[in-house]
Amino acid sequence: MVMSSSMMVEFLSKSGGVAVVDGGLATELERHGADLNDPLWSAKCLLTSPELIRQVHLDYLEAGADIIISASYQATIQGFRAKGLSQKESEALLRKSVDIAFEARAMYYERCRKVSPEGTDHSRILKRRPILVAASVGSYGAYLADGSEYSGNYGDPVTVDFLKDFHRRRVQVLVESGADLIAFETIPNKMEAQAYAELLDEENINTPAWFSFNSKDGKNVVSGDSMPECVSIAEASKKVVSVGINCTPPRFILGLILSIKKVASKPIVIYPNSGETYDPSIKDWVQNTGVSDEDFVSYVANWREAGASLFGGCCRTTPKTIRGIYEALSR
Ligand code: MET
Ligand SMILES: [Zn+2]
Repeated sequence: MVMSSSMMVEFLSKSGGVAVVDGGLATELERHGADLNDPLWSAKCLLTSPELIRQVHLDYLEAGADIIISASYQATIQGFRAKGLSQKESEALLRKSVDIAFEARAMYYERCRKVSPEGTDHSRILKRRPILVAASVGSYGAYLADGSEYSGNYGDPVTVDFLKDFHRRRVQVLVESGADLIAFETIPNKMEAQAYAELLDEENINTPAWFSFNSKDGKNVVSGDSMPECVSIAEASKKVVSVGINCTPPRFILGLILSIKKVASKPIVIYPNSGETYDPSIKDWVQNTGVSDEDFVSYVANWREAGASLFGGCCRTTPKTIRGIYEALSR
């Protein structure tokens, strides 16, 4: 796909101005029994259960997702090397995350070809349409796996140059894998957004990207950096085709869309988490702290009205959430 700042605008115009993003990948793998208690988190499944990753991608496509995000969120060359894998093996695993998503898309198209023209058997959406594969890039904090992905606090020695070097080869490999889009997700601070923007320019990357930030107060990004300032970095980059919010409780989304709207003209992507609280001390989600799928889905019309264009879910959302979003948008 040719890089153009209007790539996402064109994609959206073919689908009535809105698109559906997938839901939580890691937490869905977990719900299917994968043990992600590991510094590699979901990237561990690239080694242990690639078929399960493919199945979850397929489940999201059949729930109505137009964009699926690869299992590379916490896949880093540094993380694989720490496990004793070679540079070559590490790069192959990054490519594999995108290849698995490509396989799921091909299987999905094949299923669509085999069904009736109405394209649905009620339990599954089987409607042939353009599907994008986004290669996920999680933050340096996600690699550290020490909670800094939700504090955005990397300490003094970490600079923009350090972050660029940390992500450089990984981003190159994901671009070479042929993904349609690079999803820079759960960006916790301004410095990392700046590093991504500079990296895209320095490496002459022609794959379009989206920048998605997370917030825990509904106002700023998790580090406390100003949301409008972070969003402005994405807005100013020619390589960035969409900007928004992920892995943030649904109750904060409306206010954040309105604040993004003030500084961004690019399509806004939002994929909140279920609203549940994660307790790092027990490494688990606290029960009954989130919103129901019905409530989540009931917000979608308001988010759309406020100006968002791409809608999905992050941690602890499921194919059921995505099917609800698909239906809410079709109405
Ligand atoms: N795309 C990633 C996933 O769903 C985002 C994780 S946010 C901590 O696994
Ligand atoms: Zn998440």
